[in-house]
Amino acid sequence: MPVIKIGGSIQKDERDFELIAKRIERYADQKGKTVVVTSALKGVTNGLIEATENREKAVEIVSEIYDRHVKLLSKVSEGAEFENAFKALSKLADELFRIAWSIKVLDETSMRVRDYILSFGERMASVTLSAMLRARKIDAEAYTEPVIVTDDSFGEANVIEDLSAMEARKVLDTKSKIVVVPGFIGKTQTNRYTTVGRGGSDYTATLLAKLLGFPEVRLITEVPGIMTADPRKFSGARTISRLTLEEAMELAQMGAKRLHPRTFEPMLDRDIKVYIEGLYDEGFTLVQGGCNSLDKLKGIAVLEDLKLISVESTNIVGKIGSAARVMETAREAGVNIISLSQPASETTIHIVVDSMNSRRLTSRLQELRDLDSVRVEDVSAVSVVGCGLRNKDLFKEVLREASSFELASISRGLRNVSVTFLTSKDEGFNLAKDLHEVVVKWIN
Ligand SMILES: Nc1ncnc2c1ncn2[C@@H]1O[C@H](COP(=O)(O)OP(=O)(O)O)[C@@H](O)[C@H]1O
Ligand SMILES: N[C@@H](CC(=O)OP(=O)(O)O)C(=O)O
Repeated sequence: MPVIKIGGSIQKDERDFELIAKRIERYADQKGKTVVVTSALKGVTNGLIEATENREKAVEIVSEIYDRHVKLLSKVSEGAEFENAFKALSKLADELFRIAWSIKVLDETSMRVRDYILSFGERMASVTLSAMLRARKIDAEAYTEPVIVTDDSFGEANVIEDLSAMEARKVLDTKSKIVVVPGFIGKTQTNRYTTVGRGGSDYTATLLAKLLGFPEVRLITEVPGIMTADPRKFSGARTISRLTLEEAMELAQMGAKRLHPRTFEPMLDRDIKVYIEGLYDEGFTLVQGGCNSLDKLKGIAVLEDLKLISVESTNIVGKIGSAARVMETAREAGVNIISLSQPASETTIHIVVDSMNSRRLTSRLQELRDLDSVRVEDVSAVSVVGCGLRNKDLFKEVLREASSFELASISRGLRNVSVTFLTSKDEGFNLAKDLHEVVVKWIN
């Protein structure tokens, strides 16, 4: 029994829906249940975020989003299927319009309201997608409420697995063979809508497979699998045919294919196969199992828009708690540390954070006593991923290539299947290009 996830990138128009229907039919279980997890239509989540930020235009924006769903619905369904889905969409839209008006009038939102607004993207998509399937005489129905339970960390909520397992099982009680459920969103124990973070539908799909005991997940998207690099930026990028679980986790963590960083976590203690496959091209990546001697290099990933903050002082040398003080400052500022290091001389503590939040942290660090200086530089992190990095010769080859660039640091990732180089923002792309060539030479 499969979980099939339909990405937002492939939900643009009726031509996409035609292909999606065929793909769902291809994989749907003939006897048992098939769960289809849907993302919001392409661009809808971004549109809803804009509504929460540009509140003066909130009503206009949600009205465009509603019209887009109705227009698509009218192209992919007719008769009773259209009527029923239209009613369901309009009911959701009424609720959405009311909130849009409120935030416009109050000119205020909170993360909780933001998540509530974002939930409509996936909920409306569930209605539209299942109506399209029913119009093709496929036995499907929509589930418009969240199927997972989370805490109340709005914007990046944490899943509560045992409660989610109970909630997810309700999906199996539906009458139809195929049930279309919203990805990305959850609800708290007091029934407030939450979201699990951008790209979260991939995570919903693998999590449901774990919670429901389904052995297979198909993440259907616009690219033919996870590729050696982002194909939009690297013209020589190729599809990776197989990734081990640790390789996939490292790539997801670094943002490859804009996967949610937790996408592969549910596979850790379960035997689940995950396929990432293209809707338009037949290519795919299979994620399964661990490293073996055939696994060499698989891909690169680049994180841009980072700041390297170097805290320098002779006063921190040999003082227990110096690093803790820096970390504590980051915690107080609510800033996530992406990477950290300190030379054995202990004279500097380097931390890497997202550019967006860096000012909040640097100003607090500058207020700390005893520090000589707090330097800030624009950097990129370029990672190479592959089990082959455990092999000395391959690792040396990667290091040799990287050594022609000025590197601020080198660090190893999960079970040594990745290596990350920190370099200046200006050098990032060239370093990535050169390392990508090494990867393509060794990919099998
Ligand atoms: N290593 C990679 N392999 C494939 N795609 C990648 C990679 N890195 C970045 N991407 C980008 O991810 C995009 C697909 O992600 P996304 O738009 O979130 O898909 P979906 O909406 O189907 O989940 C592609 O358009 C591609 O540009
Ligand atoms: N719609 C959400 C969740 C998601 O997973 O979307 P997509 O499948 O398009 O990456 C987002 O844009 O973040």
